[in-house]
Amino acid sequence: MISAYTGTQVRAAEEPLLADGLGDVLMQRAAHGLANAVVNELRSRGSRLNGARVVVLAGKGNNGGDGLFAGAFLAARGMRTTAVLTGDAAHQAGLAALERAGGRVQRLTDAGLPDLAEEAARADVVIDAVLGTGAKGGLRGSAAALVQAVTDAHRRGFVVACDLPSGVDADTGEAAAPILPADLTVTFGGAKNGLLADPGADYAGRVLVVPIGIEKHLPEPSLHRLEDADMARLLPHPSRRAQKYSRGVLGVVAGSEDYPGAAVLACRGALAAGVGMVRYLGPPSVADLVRQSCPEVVCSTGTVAGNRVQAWLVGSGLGPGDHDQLTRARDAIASGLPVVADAGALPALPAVLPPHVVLTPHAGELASLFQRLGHPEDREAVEAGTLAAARSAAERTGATVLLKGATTLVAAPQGAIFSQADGTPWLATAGSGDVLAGVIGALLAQAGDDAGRFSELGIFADARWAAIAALGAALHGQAGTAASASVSGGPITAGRVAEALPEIWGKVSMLSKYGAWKRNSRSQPLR
Ligand SMILES: NC(=O)C1=CN([C@@H]2O[C@H](COP(=O)(O)OP(=O)(O)OC[C@H]3O[C@@H](n4cnc5c(N)ncnc54)[C@H](OP(=O)(O)O)[C@@H]3O)[C@@H](O)[C@H]2O)[C@@H](O)CC1
Ligand SMILES: [K+]
Repeated sequence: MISAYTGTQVRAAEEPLLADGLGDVLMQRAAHGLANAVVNELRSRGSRLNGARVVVLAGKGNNGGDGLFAGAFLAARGMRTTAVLTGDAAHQAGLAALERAGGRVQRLTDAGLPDLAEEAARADVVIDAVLGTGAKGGLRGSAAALVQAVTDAHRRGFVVACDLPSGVDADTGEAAAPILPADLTVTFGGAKNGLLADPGADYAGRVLVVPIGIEKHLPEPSLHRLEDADMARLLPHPSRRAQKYSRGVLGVVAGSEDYPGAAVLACRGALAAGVGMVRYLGPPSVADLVRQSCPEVVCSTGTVAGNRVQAWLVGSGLGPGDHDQLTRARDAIASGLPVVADAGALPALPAVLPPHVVLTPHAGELASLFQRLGHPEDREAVEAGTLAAARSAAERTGATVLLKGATTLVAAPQGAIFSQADGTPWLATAGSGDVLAGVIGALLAQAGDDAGRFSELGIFADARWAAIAALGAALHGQAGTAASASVSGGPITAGRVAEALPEIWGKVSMLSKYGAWKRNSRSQPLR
């Protein structure tokens, strides 16, 4: 499991070591990790180290200090290193080290800005060490102008962000333009929340966590990401004596005369995700289509009360006029069973819900939900602060909230947050959300009552609904990525995502067989 922290949490973890006079040691470890990452990146791109051109954009705080010491390491390895000091001051020891190692130092002035931007654009590596966890707001003044110019330029090299891309808020992932998009972010002690939530994640590139010795002082993480090894431990497996009812039955209330396909795709997602049986409830014409497309599904036009299931999926493909279906959706919520509530069900549900109801809005649907709750937010505001939006929606509704996006966030009402980024942009296609709802519904039906499986991973009580939704998002994302890979990275349809899912399930499950979950992934690049 990948853990992420707020800037404040990481800074608090540094405190005991700073009190012991180890501040310089921490900075050396950070700088060394940063320099090593640059060397590895150059090597992996087949570039020469000796003579490689490095530009360090260095702010006046400790983030700039990390950058200057890293620059010193790189200069000592024969790289042509220039530090551009963006503030009115610089970390003195870092500056001295860089100069001793043969690095050049340039102070940023308005007059010199075009030449420095040009030099950065021509460099093999640009290190962004302007702002770190001590930043208040985004870049300002000439530092902002320089970063804008380097962002706009046609760059020949790659960008490595020191701790986080300057302008990204470590705690929230909010992004204050201009921000230089990084190919790689090397972050110290633990991942920062802002690197694993959009829009911050848009600028972070790959994320590498470098341990610096503060790890044992870190508190409970404020955000989690499931890795394959965690997925392997959470995925349910039928026992030898299993029968279809014991494996979990999912009831599906989806699809309408206008959107019959949503019912089919939701059922296909559920069938691909290991459920013992799917019972479909809906209008006769939609039920006919489901029967034809998925003969495994048991279809009826009955009521929620008349069907015995372990979980419900409601809402995919429902419109405001689908009264019978919306009544079934509300009855499913009232049943007290776990429910995944998607799309058309979202506007029709009670304002206050239990944690075992998983809402699956995209940003626009979440904005509408906020409006209904009397806290108007527009779609842009949700997209600008996805972490805060997901958390606030979970707190206000009491439900578990999965906010779909390039990074999918799942917030539990009592505070746990999961972030998954396993997908491909090709997943932004009609019907993809219906398949996701089916997958999550299937997992709720199979694993909802198995709290022990989650507590083994340190996920307690009501946070398990969020973990199940995150598991569904991870499976769905990986299936989409695999489906696209099978057509050489080309486009995919939602149906292909469901088809690719069982193989992903099988591959991930193999890890549990071989005990691969024991491996420590702390120093591996995060996905
Ligand atoms: N603690 C440690 O030992 C370790 C810390 N480490 C590293 O330190 C980083 C945190 O360092 P930090 O606390 O010095 O803050 P940092 O992010 O460099 O920036 C603050 C400086 O910038 C200024 N400033 C603020 N906002 C601004 C803005 N919008 N635009 C322009 N300027 C702005 C602000 O000045 P002020 O405005 O307060 O006068 C202040 O001088 C952390 O991310 C990690 O990289 C590692 O080496 C491990 C050991
Ligand atoms: K930075």
